[in-house]
Amino acid sequence: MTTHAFQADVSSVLELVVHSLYSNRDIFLRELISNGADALDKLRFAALGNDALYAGDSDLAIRITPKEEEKPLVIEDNGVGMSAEELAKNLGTIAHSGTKELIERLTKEGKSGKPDLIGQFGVGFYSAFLVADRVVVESRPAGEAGANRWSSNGRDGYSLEACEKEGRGTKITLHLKDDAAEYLDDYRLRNLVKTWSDFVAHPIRLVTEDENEGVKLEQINQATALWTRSKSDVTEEQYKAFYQNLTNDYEAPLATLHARVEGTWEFSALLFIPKNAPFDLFDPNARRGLRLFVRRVFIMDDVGDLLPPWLRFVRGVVDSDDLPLNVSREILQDSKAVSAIKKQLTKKVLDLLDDLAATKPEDFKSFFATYGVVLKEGAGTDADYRDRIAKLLQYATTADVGTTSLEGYKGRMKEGQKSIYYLYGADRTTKADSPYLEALVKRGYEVLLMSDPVDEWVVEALGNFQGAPFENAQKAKIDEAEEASKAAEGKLAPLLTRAKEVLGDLVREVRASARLVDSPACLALPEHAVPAYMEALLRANGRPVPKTPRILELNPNHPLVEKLLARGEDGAADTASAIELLYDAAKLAEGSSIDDPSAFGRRLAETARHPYGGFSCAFFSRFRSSLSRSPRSPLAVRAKPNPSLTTGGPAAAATQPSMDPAAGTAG
Ligand SMILES: Nc1ncnc2c1ncn2[C@@H]1O[C@H](COP(=O)(O)OP(=O)(O)OP(=O)(O)O)[C@@H](O)[C@H]1O
Repeated sequence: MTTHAFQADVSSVLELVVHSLYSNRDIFLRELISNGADALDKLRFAALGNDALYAGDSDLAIRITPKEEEKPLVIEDNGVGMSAEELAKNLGTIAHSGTKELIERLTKEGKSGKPDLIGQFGVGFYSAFLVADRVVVESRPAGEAGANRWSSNGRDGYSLEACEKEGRGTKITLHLKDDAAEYLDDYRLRNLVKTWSDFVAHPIRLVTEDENEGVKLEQINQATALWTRSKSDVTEEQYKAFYQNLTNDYEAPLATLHARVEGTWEFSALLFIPKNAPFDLFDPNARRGLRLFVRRVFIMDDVGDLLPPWLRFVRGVVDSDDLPLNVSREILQDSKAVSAIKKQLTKKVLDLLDDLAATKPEDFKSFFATYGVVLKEGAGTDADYRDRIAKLLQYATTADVGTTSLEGYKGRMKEGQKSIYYLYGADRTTKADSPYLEALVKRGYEVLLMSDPVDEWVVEALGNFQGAPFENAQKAKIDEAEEASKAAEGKLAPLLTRAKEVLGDLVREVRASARLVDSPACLALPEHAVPAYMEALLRANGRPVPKTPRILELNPNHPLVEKLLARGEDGAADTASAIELLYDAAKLAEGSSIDDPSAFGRRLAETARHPYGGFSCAFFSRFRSSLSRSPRSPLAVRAKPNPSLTTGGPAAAATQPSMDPAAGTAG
């Protein structure tokens, strides 16, 4: 006999599993049954090419034997079994990457964290220690004569030794804790199997012994794959139990899709959208995909070819009638049947999402908060489904409707409004009354308020929605306003020239504004400026961000601008100082930082004392409020965020770099 320490991660997982994570210890049974069923599936698959593996025993089943006298509960299967190496590897280490980080997080968050997350690591087997203080696993691989015994108390590592075992497969003996004797009760076991494992496609037999009748074997599950049943024969509870078995999720799924497709390519599918995103949603190396069966025979897990990458959060089972049983991952990639299934499934999942949006708006909202950023990825990359995905996108908006779909926006467009306006920026409070919105809002135009790092990229990919082009409010030109600004250009000419002289290369141009109503100045993006998402990408990758000098726009009708104009050549130094202040205020309103906060502070103090009385009223108060809103304000007075303007999900926030569209670029 050899003794071994657990890999460090295993000890931590065991500690967590036993002491804090699973509040419902019943789940140990479904975990062990599910492992047994997987082992039977694997054997059936292996035997397709090597019938001898059955060795005369093709009655694949799981047996549960409660032994009331000595208290162990035995769960055994005649599946593939494990060699000594496999026992050590499978039950002594944790293969999934990221486990360490998760454990640290869960340890910190404790029970209030996400107990469901632990299931994502395939620690199912360790749940045996919820009810047992010693677990013995005897296993004999199919096709081999020797067997091995693994034994552990879940604390001090495990021992491994050769042993005798009749027949192939794995026998797990749970020496139950004193307070877990309930799991020896027939009635309790029957109930648990009915609840959690009724649909396991292999028979689960309860072994009981009676003085009169001797040993009795009784099948206690239906043993027909759930997806092969008709929808009307499956209850919500059964779908939930199936889903939880499949994913180890702690919660019910957010939405379920059960379909049978007939025609050239025939298949059944039972798919789920989990309520919570997996921890590795944005990890390109994560295991993901659906479980593939061919005519009820399990073929493989994590098949990524059955759905596009932007639906990678969907979990479930696909059972094809057309694929060959010996299909490999390589064959799958080029298979016509697989691309036909993928097309159908994608359409069906999108139908499901349309339906969710129409019939359960609250659920859809929560779906979008969790997975919206992944869908947007699809809108940006998958031209085949771009239009359908676009219909599902949700954005914060200036209209008083909370969030909106693009269809909703389009329905509210004013007569004569040609474009869908949007404003991209990280600070929502800046956006709500941003100078960029003034002219648009004055005309009654709604503006989408975007804040996900991918938003602008998606808008560029979409180009338009049902014929209406997207237009960035920071660049937007509004026809009549353009005319008005041309007229104002002549009037303002001396001040525009002066401002350009004062600001030099900090700005590309100074012009009369067509968009401003209440604000004296703003910075506009030149037509071909580097989009904010590109800047964010460069910044996230540590690459230099090209500087894009903005266009300073002055409001010809603002009293301050009029006063500056009226001063002409007089007080040139004061005019220069006022222009610099206007420029800094415009930068803050844009959400950028200002280059020299102390010079700014000095100028502000001087200006407040200055005979330009206009500063003390409208301009000054506007100025103060832009300072308080700007995260980069030297005064750093933060306004309360407006929750109704929130877009993007926790996933987006957790995985994307925070983005300031203009930081480091203006001037
Ligand atoms: N009864 C069994 N027969 C054969 N192999 C088994 C059996 N039980 C467990 N294993 C092996 O041990 C591994 C670890 O099992 P465990 O339940 O901890 O995680 P998992 O089944 O891989 O993941 P998940 O629980 O998420 O499905 C399995 O992947 C399997 O290879």
